[in-house]
This record gives sequence, C-alpha cells and structure tokens, in this order.
Amino acid sequence: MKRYRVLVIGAGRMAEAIFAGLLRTQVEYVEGIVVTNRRNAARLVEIEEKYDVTVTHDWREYIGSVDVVLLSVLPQDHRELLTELAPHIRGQLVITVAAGIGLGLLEEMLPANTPVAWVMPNTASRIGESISLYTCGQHVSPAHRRMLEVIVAGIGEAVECTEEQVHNLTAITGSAPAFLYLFTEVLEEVAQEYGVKPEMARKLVVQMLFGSVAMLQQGEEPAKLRDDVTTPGGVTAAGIEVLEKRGFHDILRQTIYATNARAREMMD
Ligand SMILES: NC(=O)C1=CN([C@@H]2O[C@H](COP(=O)(O)OP(=O)(O)OC[C@H]3O[C@@H](n4cnc5c(N)ncnc54)[C@H](O)[C@@H]3O)[C@@H](O)[C@H]2O)C=CC1
Ligand SMILES: O=C(O)[C@@H]1CCC=N1
Repeated sequence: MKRYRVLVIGAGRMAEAIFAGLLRTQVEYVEGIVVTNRRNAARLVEIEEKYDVTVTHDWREYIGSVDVVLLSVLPQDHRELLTELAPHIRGQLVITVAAGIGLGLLEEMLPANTPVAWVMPNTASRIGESISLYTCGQHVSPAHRRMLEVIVAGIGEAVECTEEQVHNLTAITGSAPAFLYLFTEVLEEVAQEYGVKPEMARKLVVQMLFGSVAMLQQGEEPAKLRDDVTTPGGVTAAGIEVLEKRGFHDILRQTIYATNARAREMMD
C-alpha cells in the first residue's frame, strides 16, 4: 500500500482537524506528517506534544521529500506563499482548503504541470463528520486522486465537484454550520429568557436538532417533515407565518449569496 508524506502549511483550526483526522482514520496511508506555521511557535509546540507529527519553522527542509503539500492558510495569504513555494515544487500534489481560491491561481503561480486540488471542508472535520467538496486541476493523475481521496476521507464524507460548484456551495457546506449555530444560539437565548437554565436549554435544543437531522437522514423530504410539524390550524403555522412575512427565504438566500460573493472577492 502506498504511504504518503504530507506537509501542512498553516497550523490553524482546519489544518489540525485534517491532520488529526488523517492520523485517526487513515494512518495506514501516512508515512509522515510535517506541520509548519508562520509565527506562532507555541502553537507548534502544542501540536508536537499532542500528535505524532514533525513540526518545523522552515518547510523548505521538507518540501523536497513530501508527496502532498496542504495549504491551510487564509485566502489572502496565498499569493505570497505560492510565490515562495513555486521554486520548490517538483510534482508534489498541492492542495488548498481556502475559501474562494479556485484552481486557476495555483496552476498559474506554480510550475507548469503541477497537480493541484481545491478542497472545501467544514469544521465537523474535527469529529470526522465533514462534508467536503473537492475539485482537481488539469494535471491530477489517478495516483494523485488517490492521495486526495485519502486526505478527504480522513475528515468525513467528500464529493467531487466542478470548480464552479465549489465556489457556489462554499456557503452551503463550509459556512452554513455557522448559520445553524446562530439559529441554535437564538433558540437557547429565548429558552433562557423564559427562565430555563442554560444547561437545560442546551440539552433541549441539541436533541431537537439531532432528532430533526436524523429524520432527514432517513431520506424524508424537508417540506413533508415541516408539514408534519405544522398541524392544521395549530401553533407552528403562526411561527412559520412570521418567518415568511419577515422574508426568511430571502434572508437566507441573501446570506448564501453574500458569503459566496465575499469568498470570490477575497481573491480579486
Ligand atoms: N474554519 C472553517 O470552517 C473553514 C476554513 N476554511 C479555510 O481554511 C483556511 C484556514 O482557516 P482556519 O483554520 O479557520 O484559520 P486559522 O486562522 O485558524 O489558521 C490559519 C493559519 O495559517 C497560518 N499562516 C498564515 N500564513 C502562513 C504562511 N505563509 N506559512 C505558514 N503558516 C501561515 C497562520 O499562522 C494560522 O495559524 C482558510 O483559507 C479558510 O478559508 C475552509 C473551510 C472551512
Ligand atoms: O469563514 C471562512 O472564511 C471559512 C471558509 C468557509 C467557512 N469558514
């Protein structure tokens, strides 16, 4: 079985979720993981203590001997990093997880024929439950694709998409967990305003979400499930009426569009 050497540049939250997932579920494919960060030395010490990885302040020492370079830095840090990386890339698969980035910038700034891929995970990567989107550049061979599949499998489920789909779905799979958590916060807040203790509010809301998601996972239609809750002439209808009058659909649509637009702008 082929084992891969992976260099992770940027030791933030998403990076940790990915290499931790690789070590947890894909370790038989891992020859070694090297992690680097720009400034925060304490973060590298913390990572070295917690995981079976090598940390370095200088990725140049390792770049020549790895199969995969995973970029987990902010979108706006890519141009500078790609400029530094380019002279050291000789066929390694370069993957980025940055929002809005696309494949074009990587292919343009790295040497001709460099295999590149763009992955859009979400924070559930931390518990191996991401739904990640990925798209491959034009020089990705079947062998590179297998490497990429090992990496995304380490953090949950993954779906190959076109580049345009990754742009358009970033808000829906990458950012929407934040929208859902905001929804959760409001429900908990109102429960507490009614005098419910925070721990109880948390338990009620989390189990409500869990049960609702479990029903969706059984393949039931959201509109049908909503209808089942909305007893004719009952109370839920009054709530739905407020959501509809206040433009819930439109608010959510605008939220998605604004998120995706911002992702694209970051690379302009
Ligand atoms: N947080 C999320 O839910 C998701 C994040 N992403 C993407 O993941 C990337 C990282 O995001 P987070 O982990 O949330 O941010 P973060 O701020 O936790 O991590 C970014 C890390 O990159 C490091 N860094 C920046 N420039 C560097 C360089 N030149 N060399 C080495 N290290 C460098 C910073 O020191 C920092 O530790 C972003 O591009 C974001 O778009 C993608 C999907 C979901
Ligand atoms: O907010 C962000 O920029 C990242 C990308 C998608 C989710 N979080």
